[in-house]
Amino acid sequence: MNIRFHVLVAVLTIFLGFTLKVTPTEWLILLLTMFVMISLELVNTAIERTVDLVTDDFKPLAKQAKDVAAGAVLIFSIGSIIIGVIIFLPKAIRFFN
Ligand SMILES: Nc1ncnc2c1ncn2[C@@H]1O[C@H](COP(=O)(O)OP(=O)(O)OP(=O)(O)O)[C@@H](O)[C@H]1O
Repeated sequence: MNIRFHVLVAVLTIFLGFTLKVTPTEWLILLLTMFVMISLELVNTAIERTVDLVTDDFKPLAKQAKDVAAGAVLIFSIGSIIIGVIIFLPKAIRFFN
């Protein structure tokens, strides 16, 4: 996943937020989630670049550093999806009924 994908998801989330009229508290949760997600992706990219700068060889520690950083992004992505479903699903069901 790259940063462009996360920015696209953030733009879609904002569009959905206006369409489904989320509350101010829900906006705060969504904004925090989007900003943390993008920040985490940037930190992941920084770790990848740093590892690549340090070594071109296959090293178990290099693999661990990249995999753990990618794991952090994955875990927060799963959390973000759960938050999105909790906020948007009931509103979407009401919207289409
Ligand atoms: N120097 C290395 N030594 C050992 N394993 C590595 C090394 N570099 C990468 N790997 C392994 O290969 C995987 C892919 O590495 P890569 O640098 O392509 O990361 P990526 O997440 O695909 O990066 P990008 O987001 O730039 O496409 C890593 O998650 C890691 O498991």
